[in-house]
Amino acid sequence: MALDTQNCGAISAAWEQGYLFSSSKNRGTVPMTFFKCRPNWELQACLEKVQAGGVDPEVIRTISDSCEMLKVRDEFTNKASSDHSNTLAKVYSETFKYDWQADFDQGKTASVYKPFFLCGRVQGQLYKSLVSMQRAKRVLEVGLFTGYSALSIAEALPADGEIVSLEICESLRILAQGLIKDSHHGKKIRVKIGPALETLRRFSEAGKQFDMMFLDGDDKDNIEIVKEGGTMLIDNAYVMGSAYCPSDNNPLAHQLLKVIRSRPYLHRVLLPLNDGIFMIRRMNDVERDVA
Ligand SMILES: C[S@@+](CC[C@H](N)C(=O)[O-])C[C@H]1O[C@@H](n2cnc3c(N)ncnc32)[C@H](O)[C@@H]1O
Repeated sequence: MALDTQNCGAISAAWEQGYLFSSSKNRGTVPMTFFKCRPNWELQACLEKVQAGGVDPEVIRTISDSCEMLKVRDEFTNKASSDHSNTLAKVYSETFKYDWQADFDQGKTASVYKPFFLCGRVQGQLYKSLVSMQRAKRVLEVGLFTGYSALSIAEALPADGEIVSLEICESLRILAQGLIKDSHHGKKIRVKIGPALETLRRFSEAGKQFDMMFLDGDDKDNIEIVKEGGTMLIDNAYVMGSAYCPSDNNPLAHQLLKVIRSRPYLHRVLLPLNDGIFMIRRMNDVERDVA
């Protein structure tokens, strides 16, 4: 597979080739928390089909109850986790109000961006917690979007800490900066515009290293950019279900696991939150008494 420099990895490539958002016509009607996971969409789509087609009411009730339970579980998970800050709440709600179609029509984005691109409340709080556990000072992120994950991370950084966020789209830098300007943590966020692969290559050549790295799907491990003892997190590891769904023939979906598996010096754990988050560290930072 040839990835050009516009693509930072498998996820970007999958977006551009229309794989990620082709499987549900019902996304617009499903609440945000409910469709961060493809099996949830599929179930919702199935419910809508059977409701329209004169199916046995007992079947409809069972599917409807299952949908409801998943929704309620998501809401419960949100409420049980720490609340996000006022500025994060603003970023979140403004992202949902924003006219993404207009940005696309004006040529600002390569596709019609969706509000659910942001990682969401629970994932944001997970990032914040992990950054504090790592006692990270310098963090690298690929994919700023409206700044939700960047600000979640910045809130856990010390006053002299920094998150460098790589983003391909200039208009998003302006949008995100406007949304986070009320937070004093915003000054820790530095945005670099350009194709992430090129910026990563430059960082790597210059020997730049970070305590933590957050990728939105990538087929490289990029571990050399992470300091010894550091952590890399890769979001969208499930590739919206394509990575594990036997009937899905997305040729890019299996690449990430293949690349990571081929490196025995990496410890990996796939967290089943939202679209799957790979947490990767060097094996000798995890198994610390290896002879
Ligand atoms: C899923 S969104 C990121 C969401 C964000 N991390 C959050 O949780 O709020 C992915 C972002 O990556 C950007 N992007 C896509 N391909 C890129 C590339 N090759 N280089 C840099 N940024 C890229 C997109 O413009 C988009 O804003």
